[in-house]
Amino acid sequence: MAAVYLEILKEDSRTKARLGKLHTPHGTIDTPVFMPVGTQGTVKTMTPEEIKEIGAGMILSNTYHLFLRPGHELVREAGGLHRFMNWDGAILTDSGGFQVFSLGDMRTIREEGVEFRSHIDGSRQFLSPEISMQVQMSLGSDVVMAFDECAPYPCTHTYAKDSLERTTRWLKRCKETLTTTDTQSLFGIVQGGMFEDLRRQSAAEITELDLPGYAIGGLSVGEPKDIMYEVLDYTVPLLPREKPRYLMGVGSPDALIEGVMRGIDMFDCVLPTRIARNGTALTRFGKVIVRNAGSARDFGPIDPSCDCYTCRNYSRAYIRHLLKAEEILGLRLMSIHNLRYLQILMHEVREAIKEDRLPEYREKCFSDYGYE
Ligand SMILES: CNc1nc2c(CCc3ccc(C(F)(F)F)cc3)c3[nH]c(N)nc(=O)c3cc2[nH]1
Ligand SMILES: [Zn+2]
Repeated sequence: MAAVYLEILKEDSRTKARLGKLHTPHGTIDTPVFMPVGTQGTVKTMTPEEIKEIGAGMILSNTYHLFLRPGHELVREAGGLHRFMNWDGAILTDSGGFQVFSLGDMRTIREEGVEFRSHIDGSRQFLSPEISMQVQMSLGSDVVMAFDECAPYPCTHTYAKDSLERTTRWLKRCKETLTTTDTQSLFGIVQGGMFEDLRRQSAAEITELDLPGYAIGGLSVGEPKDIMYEVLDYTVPLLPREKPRYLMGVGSPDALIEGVMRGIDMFDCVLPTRIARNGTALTRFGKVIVRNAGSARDFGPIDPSCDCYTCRNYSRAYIRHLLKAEEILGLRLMSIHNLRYLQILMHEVREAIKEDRLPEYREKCFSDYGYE
C-alpha cells in the first residue's frame, strides 16, 4: 500500500461527494479536509499546539520559500521540516512552480526548468523538477507535489497545450528523480487551463503514471467561479475514483462545498489566515469585518456558535481594539477563529455526507451565509 492513500468510507448518493480517511506517515486525516497554509514553515501567528487544537491534522508548506530561506539543506540538517517546526502532523509541500509565477520576478521558463529572481534579495535562482524533488525530500514532506506550470488566466489554447505537455514531461522527470519509496508520496497535477480538450489530455497523461494522488491545478487563478465549477465537472470524473483528489488554492466556504459536491477530497487556501490578519472574520452568517467601527461596542463573540478559544474568551470589541492598536494578539485571535471556522465547516460537511443530507446542508449554508 502506498505511503499516502485514501480510504473511502462512503460515496454520496446524490452528489459526487466522498467521505474518507487520508492515511499518511504522520497520521490519518478525515476527508474532505481543509489544510491550513504554512508558507514559511509556520501557519502564520499559530503554534503547532494551536493548529492541533483547531482540529487540523495536515498543513501545507512550500518548496519555493524554504529553498530560498533558510535553504533546504539547513532544514535537512535540522532533521527535516517536521522536526524543524515541531509539527508531528502531516505536511504537504507545494513544488515551487506556482510560487515562482506568483512571487518571483523576471522568470524564464525553459524545458530544463525555471530561472527567476528571488523575491527576497533579487538573486538569480533556478528551480527544476529534479531540484524541487530534492528540496521536498530534504524537507521530508508526506505529500510531494509535482513540479508543474500553472498556466496564467486567461491564456490561449496553444499556450495551455504547450504548457500542459511540458508539465507532463516535468512530472516524468519528478517520478524518475524520486526513489521508489518517495514516489509513493508524489501527487501529479492536472493542468490544461479552461479548455475541456486540454484538461482531458492532461488528465490522461498524468494518470497514466499511476501515482498515489492527483491535484487539479491551474484553477482559482482569477477565473469566474462558474468556470471553475464547469472545469471541475468534466475533469474530476477523469481521475481514478480510489485516489485522493486535491483542488489547489481553494477556497472560500462556498467553493469548498461546491468542490466537495464535485468529488474533491483536499483543499487549501491562504485566504482565511490572510483576511484574518487584515481584520475580517468568517462566520456562518457571512464575513464580519471586526476592525470596522460597527464592532467597537459589540461585547459579544465573533460567532456565538463557534467553540474556538477566541470566541470562548474575547469580544469583537476587544479584538477590534487589538487590531486598531496593531497588537499581535489581535492577529493571533483572528487566525485561530478563521481556521477553526473552516474546520467546523468541513466537519459539518462530513456529517452531512454521512447522513445523506449534503444538498440540504449546502442550501442552509448558502442562505445563512448570504451567497448568491
Ligand atoms: C490561490 N489559487 C491557487 N493556488 C494554487 C497553487 C498553490 C497552492 C499552495 C500550496 C502551498 C502553499 C504554501 F504556502 F503553503 F506553501 C500555498 C499555496 C498551485 N500550485 C501548483 N503547484 N500548481 C497549481 O496549478 C496551483 C494552482 C493554484 N491556484
Ligand atoms: Zn471562533
